[in-house]
Amino acid sequence: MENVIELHKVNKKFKKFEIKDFSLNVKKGFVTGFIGANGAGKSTTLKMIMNILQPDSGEIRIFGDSYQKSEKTIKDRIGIVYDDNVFYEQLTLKEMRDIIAPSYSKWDESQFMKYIEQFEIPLKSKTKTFSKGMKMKASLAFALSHHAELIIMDEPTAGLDPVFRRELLNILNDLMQDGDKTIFFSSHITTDLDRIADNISFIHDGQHVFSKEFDAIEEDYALVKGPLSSLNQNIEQKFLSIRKTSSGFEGLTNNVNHLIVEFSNDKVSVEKASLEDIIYYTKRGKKNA
Ligand SMILES: Nc1ncnc2c1ncn2[C@@H]1O[C@H](COP(=O)(O)OP(=O)(O)OP(=O)(O)O)[C@@H](O)[C@H]1O
Repeated sequence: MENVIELHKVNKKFKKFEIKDFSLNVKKGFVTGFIGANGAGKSTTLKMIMNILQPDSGEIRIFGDSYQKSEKTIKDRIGIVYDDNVFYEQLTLKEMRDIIAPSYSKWDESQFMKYIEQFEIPLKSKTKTFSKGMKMKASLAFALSHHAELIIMDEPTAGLDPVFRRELLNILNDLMQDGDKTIFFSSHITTDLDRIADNISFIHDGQHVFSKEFDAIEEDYALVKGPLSSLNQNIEQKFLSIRKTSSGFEGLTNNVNHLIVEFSNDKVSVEKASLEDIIYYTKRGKKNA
């Protein structure tokens, strides 16, 4: 299987945070969602994939190539949707288009105009007058108008109303129909990922936790619930995180088949863990109750 994005043992250290030995492969032809709690390192990782930030060590290959060798040709093939403000505030969208379009070898003006009309964003107003959602739509119009093979998005659905979020997911779905495109995007809105992602990569505290096919997550991860009387120290150790209340416990495991045989009574229930459960309990860790 061809990988469009490959990170190998990537490290990036800030004063109070670091990405540690981060390795990741993003497969061609699929939608991969990138999840993690606030501050887990999603934007930092995406910035390195986009070459906005450079790693301290490790290797990043995009389309099998490196930015050091082929920055221009790689960027020509990527559509970037970024949550920070990427527009010069004093310029109109039309003026931004005049700057951005010539940098892409396959710029498609009619496609761009189609999105501008569909997204109902004004071409002749200064971008400083745009709302967060309008900026996101404009950023999306640029990303989708130069026949990019790889679309990378940092929180594309944040700040969008439910109507446009749904519309965006439909656009991305349509885009995937030709089979050659790859989408890698971070999101907090896990229901959006339910709708569109084939694969999920999970980052926690700067470290890669897993990359799995969406459907395979539930083979390993589960929420186990039951009375406190079912627990002992040995069993508790085997949970990634466990929350106890007076009425019972609820815990996350990433090895459900192994864990469940530890329980000798039938008062324990096993439920599918949602992406939100996985992010929540992984962040929570081993702290008590
Ligand atoms: N340029 C920087 N200098 C110092 N620290 C930084 C810098 N950029 C990010 N950080 C820190 O790195 C950590 C990870 O930030 P990052 O934006 O990558 O997380 P995230 O997973 O995208 O979070 P969110 O979901 O809140 O956007 C944070 O603690 C942040 O303060």
